[in-house]
Amino acid sequence: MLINDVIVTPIAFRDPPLLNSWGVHEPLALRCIVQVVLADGTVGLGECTGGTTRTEELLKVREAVIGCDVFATGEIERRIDAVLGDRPGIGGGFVGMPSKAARAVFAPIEVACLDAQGKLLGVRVCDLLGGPVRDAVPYSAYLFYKWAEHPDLDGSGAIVDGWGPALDPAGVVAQAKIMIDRYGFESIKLKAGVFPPEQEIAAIKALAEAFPGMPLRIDPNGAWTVPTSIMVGEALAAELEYLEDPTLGQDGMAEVAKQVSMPLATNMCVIGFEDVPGSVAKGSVGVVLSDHHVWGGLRHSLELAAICETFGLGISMHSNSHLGISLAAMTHLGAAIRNLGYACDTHYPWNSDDDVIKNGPLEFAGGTLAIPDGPGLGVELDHDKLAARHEDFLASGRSQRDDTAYLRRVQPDYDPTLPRF
Ligand SMILES: O=C([O-])C(=O)C[C@H](O)[C@@H](O)C(=O)[O-]
Ligand SMILES: [Mg+2]
Repeated sequence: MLINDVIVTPIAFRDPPLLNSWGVHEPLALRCIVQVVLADGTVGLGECTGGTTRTEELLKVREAVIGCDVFATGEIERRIDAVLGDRPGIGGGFVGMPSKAARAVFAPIEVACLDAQGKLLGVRVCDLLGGPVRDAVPYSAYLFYKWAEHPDLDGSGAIVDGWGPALDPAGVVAQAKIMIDRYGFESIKLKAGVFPPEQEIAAIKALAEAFPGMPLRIDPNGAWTVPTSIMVGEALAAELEYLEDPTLGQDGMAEVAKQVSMPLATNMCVIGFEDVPGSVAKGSVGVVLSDHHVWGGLRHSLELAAICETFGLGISMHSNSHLGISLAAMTHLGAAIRNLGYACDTHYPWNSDDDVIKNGPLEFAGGTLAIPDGPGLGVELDHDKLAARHEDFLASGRSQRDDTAYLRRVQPDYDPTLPRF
C-alpha cells in the first residue's frame, strides 16, 4: 500500500512556567503532527518536537517518502537519511548509520507508518512490535519547580494555571500530592538544577517523608560539578532509585558513577547508538532513558532495549512536552519492551488539556496507561483542535523553543552556563 501524501502541521499548546537548568518553559510548547496518507485514504499519525527547523526538515523529506510502500520503513529511513545527508563523520563501525537529525525526522514518520499498518491489518502498534508483555505501562509523576503564573510581559495579562507555585520543598510536595491524587503515579521524578543542591536535596527528603517507600529520582540536566554530584548522591543514597544526568559528559558521569551507590541514568550523554560503546567502556551510566523521538522510532528503541539487556544496563523512557499521539506511541513501545525496569517519564499531565485527539485526554489509572485499543495507535485526530493549535502556532510568531531567552525577559542577568553548582 503506497503513501500518497505526508501532511506536516506545526502546532503550539499551553505550557505552564516549568523551571529547568537552562531556563523556564514558555507559555506555548511547540510540536509537529505528521499524517501519512495512503492510497486508499488510510491515515497514520505521528508526533514530534516542533518549531520551524523540524517542520522544514519534515517538509524536505516529504517528496522522498511519497510513493514508498507504507510497510517499507527501512527504505523510508534510507531515503530520509539520503535527503538530510548531514551525518556526522563518525566512521569506524558506524558508517551507514543515519544522523541524529535524520533519526528525529524519521521517528514520527515511522510511527505514522506503523499506525497506518495497524489500521490496514486490524492490529495494534504493540502487536507490530512483537506483542505486549504488559497490558498497561507505568509512568512517573514528573515534578517541576514552577512559578505560580506566566508573568505579564506584554500587557496581555499573567497566565495562571491550576497547579500553583512550587519554589521550595513544601511546594514540590504539594505538587506531587495533586499529581498523585489525580493520576495515581507510583514513582516520582523531580526536575532539578534550579536551586542550590541543598534545597533540592531537602525537596527529595520531603518527598520521601510524604510518600514513604515511593521510588524517587532527581534530574538536574548536568547542572552539577562532579564533586557536587557525588555529594548529592551520598546525601540521597537512601532515597533515590536512580540519579539522572547529574553532570555533563561521559567522563564526569563515569567518575560520579564510581562514587555513588545508585545507578546513574541519562538522556543526555547516551542519545544515539554511537554513544553506547564509549559509555559501556567507561561505565558512565546504569540506565538509558530511551526516547523514540530521538532514537529513530519504535523499532530502533526496541533495538536499544536489546543492547541495554546485552550490557546489563537498565532501560526507562524520557519525555519532552508532548500530546496524546506521542503518549500512545510511548505506551505501545513501553508495552513491548520486555526489560523496561522503571516507570516512564511523561509531561502529559502538564499539557493534556490542549490535546488534539478525539475523546482525549488519555487517562492514567493507578499511575499506568492501558495500551490504547487499536487498530494502530488507537487514537484519532480531532481536525478542529489540530486547526486551532496550528493557528496558535502561527499567531505566536514563535520559531523554536528557547527557555533561556524567556527567563532572561524576567531576569536579564540569567546565566545558563553549566555546571552551575
Ligand atoms: O529528562 C529530561 O532531561 C527532560 O525531560 C528534558 C526536558 O526538556 C525537561 O527538562 C523540560 O521539559 O524542561
Ligand atoms: Mg533527563
